[in-house]
Amino acid sequence: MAGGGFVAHGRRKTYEDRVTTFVVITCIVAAMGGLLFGYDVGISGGVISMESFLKKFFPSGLEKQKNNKATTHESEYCKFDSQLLTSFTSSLYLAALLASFFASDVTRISGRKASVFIGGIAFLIGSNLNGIAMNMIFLIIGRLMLGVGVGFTNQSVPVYLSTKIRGAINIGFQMAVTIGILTAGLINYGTETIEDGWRVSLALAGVPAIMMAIGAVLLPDTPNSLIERGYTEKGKLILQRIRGTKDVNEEFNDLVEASEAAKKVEDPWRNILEPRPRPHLVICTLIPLFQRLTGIHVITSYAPVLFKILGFGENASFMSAVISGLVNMLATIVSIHSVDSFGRRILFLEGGAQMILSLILIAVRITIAVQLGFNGEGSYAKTEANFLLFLICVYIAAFAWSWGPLGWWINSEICPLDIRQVGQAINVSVNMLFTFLIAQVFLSTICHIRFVLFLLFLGAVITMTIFIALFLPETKNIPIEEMNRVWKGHWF
Ligand SMILES: OC[C@H]1O[C@](O)(CO)[C@@H](O)[C@@H]1O
Repeated sequence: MAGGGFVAHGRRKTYEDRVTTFVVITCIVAAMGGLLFGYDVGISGGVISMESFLKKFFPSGLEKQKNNKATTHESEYCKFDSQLLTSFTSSLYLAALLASFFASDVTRISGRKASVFIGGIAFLIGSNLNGIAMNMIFLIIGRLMLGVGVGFTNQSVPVYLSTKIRGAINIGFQMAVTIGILTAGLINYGTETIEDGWRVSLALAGVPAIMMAIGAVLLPDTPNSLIERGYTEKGKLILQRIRGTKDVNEEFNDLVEASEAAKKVEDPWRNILEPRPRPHLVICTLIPLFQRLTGIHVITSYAPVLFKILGFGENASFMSAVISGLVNMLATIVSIHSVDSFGRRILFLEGGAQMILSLILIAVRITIAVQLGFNGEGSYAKTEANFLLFLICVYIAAFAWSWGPLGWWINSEICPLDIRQVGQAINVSVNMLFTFLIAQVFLSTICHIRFVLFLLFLGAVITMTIFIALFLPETKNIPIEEMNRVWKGHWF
């Protein structure tokens, strides 16, 4: 999530850089962080809709589902309504939020390497606890540990790459997240038919976790982190090894300068509350809030559950989660290729318009589908199901090339150095807090207000698209040091 780790350093210069072994290992470790996050996002919805899982942890719910095949519309919407099931999903984000506060201190004092290692180990413990879980307490503690992993790795994945490809790398993080979500969908599809397949789904997250922990041991600490902690000579040495050349003076001097500038920032929290950076504060708070209010997370993290609620059959629900996961990943590639040519605003505005249209149609189709399929007797019309899935994919694609990746790093692009870290901390915290809240209330909300939930998301997307049109300046091709000029020319 690019909290800190992927934040651009500020200068658009071209340093000498080669793809060294360090860079490759760094990319792998960074990718593992995103992959694990995405995997944990995508795995829970499938797991909680597996029969063997429900039999063990939520037998009354399973009973309700079986008995209610031929009852009212409401029972369809409510068949997964359980605070326990939602806690299993949402607890991760609460832990991630809390852990990220400690993680920034650990990174500051002991370096990024330590944070990545702690993150990898937390992921490993979490996936093991989940895989062997005997009761819900095990499961929730396991998810909390995974959240600790997310909190630590997301703010500390190191960057050894020069600014010229940093934009693509920023989106690369979200790319890894979507690969993780897709992988989870595929694994759930495979394990759904196996007895206790949920254990396999949950435990498999241990594989990338081990790779991440080993990667953290193999990696040196980042030059920025070393320099910031006073190990200046060592920082230079590492920079030379990373870049594969002795000729790093310019970049090294810039890093030292940036670290000194950062130290001079006495109280970044006070700085951001002053009137001058008010637009930044507004944007850093509202962008992650709006990103959550798109409703994307209920689709990606509850996909098979949602498809079942909408009346899809067992197999079709898991398959639909795979299809929507694939669309999510492919559309993120579109973003990588278009963000620097079309610009940020165009992506935000087009993505917003496409989400608005698809949400209107989704709400309409669901009401029609309810009449067709939820009366308990008729089966869900196949063409209706396919069209609904198509609309959901259109919505996911729109998010994936706009708000998905941009929501994580546009803040660091618009914020000057003295408030960049605080801005990013606000971004990550708001994001995690609202991901937690939405994941926690989703199943009971859809039970009570049904398809109207999608109309709420629609209202939010309309508001945020207007917000972007009015408040966000275009920052494409603007060197970070000239960002103030952009703001001076902007009415806000
Ligand atoms: O791809 C969508 C997914 O990506 C995230 O925004 C994380 O970056 C998740 O919250 C969401 O479920």
